[in-house]
Formats: sequence, C-alpha cells, structure tokens
Amino acid sequence: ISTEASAMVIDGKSIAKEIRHEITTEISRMKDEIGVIPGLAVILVGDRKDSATYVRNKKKACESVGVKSYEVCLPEDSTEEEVLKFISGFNDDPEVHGILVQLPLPSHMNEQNILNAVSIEKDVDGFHPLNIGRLAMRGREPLFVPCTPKGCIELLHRCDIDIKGKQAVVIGRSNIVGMPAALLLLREDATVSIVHSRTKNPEEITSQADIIISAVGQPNMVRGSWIKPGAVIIDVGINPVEDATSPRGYRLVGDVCYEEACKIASAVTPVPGGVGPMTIAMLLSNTLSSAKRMHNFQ
Ligand SMILES: Nc1nc2c(c(=O)[nH]1)N[C@@H](CN(C=O)c1ccc(C(=O)N[C@@H](CCC(=O)O)C(=O)O)cc1)CN2
Ligand SMILES: [Mg+2]
Repeated sequence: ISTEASAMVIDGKSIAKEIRHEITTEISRMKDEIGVIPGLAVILVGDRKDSATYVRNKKKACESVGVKSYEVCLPEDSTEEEVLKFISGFNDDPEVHGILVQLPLPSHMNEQNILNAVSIEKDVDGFHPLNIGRLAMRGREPLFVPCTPKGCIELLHRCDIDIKGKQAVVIGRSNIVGMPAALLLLREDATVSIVHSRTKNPEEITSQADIIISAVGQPNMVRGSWIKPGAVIIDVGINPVEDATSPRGYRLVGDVCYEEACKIASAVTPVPGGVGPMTIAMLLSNTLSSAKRMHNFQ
C-alpha cells in the first residue's frame, strides 16, 4: 500500500452544481411550454441553528434554479396540530409540488404522525411510509427517493463507479439515510450489509466492502484499517469538531478518517463538499419530477 494520497476526490460540490444547471434548463423549458413553475414548501419547527442553515440553503438553491419556495417557521413549542394544519394547506395547494418538514422535530412531536400527513404525491423527502415501503419492494417504484441516499447513488453513477454485483456496506441504519441507502444499493444489484451500533465486528465487515456508505455521525470512526484497498468511500457524516484555528471555532469532519482513506481507497467524498451539496440538488430534482408528474409534462 502506497503511503501517498492516491484516491480520487469525488467533488460533490461541482457535481451538484452541474445537476442544478440541468434542473434550471428543465424548469425554464417547462415554464415556456406549459407555464408551470415548480413550488416547494418547507416547514421548520423550532430554533436549531443547523436546521435553520439547511432551510436557508434550500431556499437559496430553489431561487438559483427557478423553483418557487414557500417557507413556514414555527416556534419550538408549537403543537402537532399546528404543523398538521400547514401540511394540509400545502397538500391542497396546486402551486405546491413538494412539501418537506425539516428534521429533527422538537421531541414533544410524533415525527411519524407528521410525515404520514404529507401527501405521497408531494413527499419530495421520500419519508412517507408508503414511499419507503415501495422502495423496499421489488417490482414497485417509490414516487420519491430520500435525498441524501439518492445523492450518494447519483455520485457513484456520475463518477462511473459500478454498483452491480459489488459488496456494499452501509454503516448506520437511520430512516433518513442508512436504511434507504441500503435499499437503493440493493436495487442497483449490490450485495448489501448494514453495520450498526450493535454489530460485533464492524471492521471485519467493512474491510470486505467494495463500496462503503457511512452515515453514523461519529467523527473519524472509519479508520484506514476498516477499508479494503481500492474501495470507494461515500462519507455522509457531517460532524463538528473543535478547532480554535477556524473562524467558527469548529470545523466539519466526516465519519471517515479522510487522510487515511485517501491513501487506501480508490475514491473518497470529502466533508464538506461531498454528499451534503448533493442532498439539496436531489431535493430540487425531486421537486421538478413532482411538478412534471402532476402536469403530465415529459
Ligand atoms: N426533512 C429533512 N431533514 C433533514 C434532511 C433531509 O434530507 N430532509 N437531511 C439532513 C440535513 N440536510 C438537509 O436537510 C442537509 C445537511 C447538510 C447539507 C450540506 O450541504 N452540508 C455541507 C456543509 C454545510 C455546513 O457548512 O454547515 C457539506 O456537507 O458540504 C445539506 C443538507 C437532516 N435533516
Ligand atoms: Mg445507527
């Protein structure tokens, strides 16, 4: 094994930009031909700083491609009923093609009740149980695929990385990333394992993988020894770690020890600038697909 960095860095930021460009073109074509502008409604509850940043970035991304965004910000102590009322309004609004509720919700709310209330035709996050159920079934198609795992697969496709027949290991089993990522890899004909907090021998399993998707939220958990030489590493973790030299006092690192991975893997996504920007690009893509489907526009 070479001690020099040799992995290709998968530039999610520039791939996301390319995708936004494609979406912009499609949106202006739709507007010209049928006069429809895709609309996305975003509901933010509470005052988590990270969530507020993501919502602001989503709004900016909408503006950049020509999606009309509708934003609702509710206080932390709102009731479930109040959130449900807004969802119901957006479900009935023909100008809204996508609805998303920023997660996590305040702990007094039942997340499942709220995600269930989003019309499956407008569920651009792909979190409705019917969309997840369809994702899990052979021969069925979900209306929408969750944005982060969809972004991971899109990165692999756009970098010409084969998935079919490969050993893929997903680290983490969350509803929003790990589980749907495993289902998507399976649909791409990978042989899929899921490593999670109760797995006895994670390193033994990950070190056999051709493709690793890590989504656990543990800084630098995946060390060089966990990686098979030549493997492809998709790092979904976005973990703040203290850094006095950084203006914010912290910097972001992934789940994977980046320096070590670069020496062993064949391709690695950086953090930031890897999967994160793809999440938002896929949200725009889902919103465009939704508007196209609703207006029967190809
Ligand atoms: N309703 C949803 N809630 C959440 C989702 C989601 O897809 N739907 N995903 C995450 C948060 N998220 C989007 O909502 C998200 C996280 C990170 C990024 C991103 O671009 N990260 C940058 C770094 C940003 C920074 O500097 O702080 C990167 O990795 O380069 C985009 C979207 C949980 N909630
Ligand atoms: Mg887990």
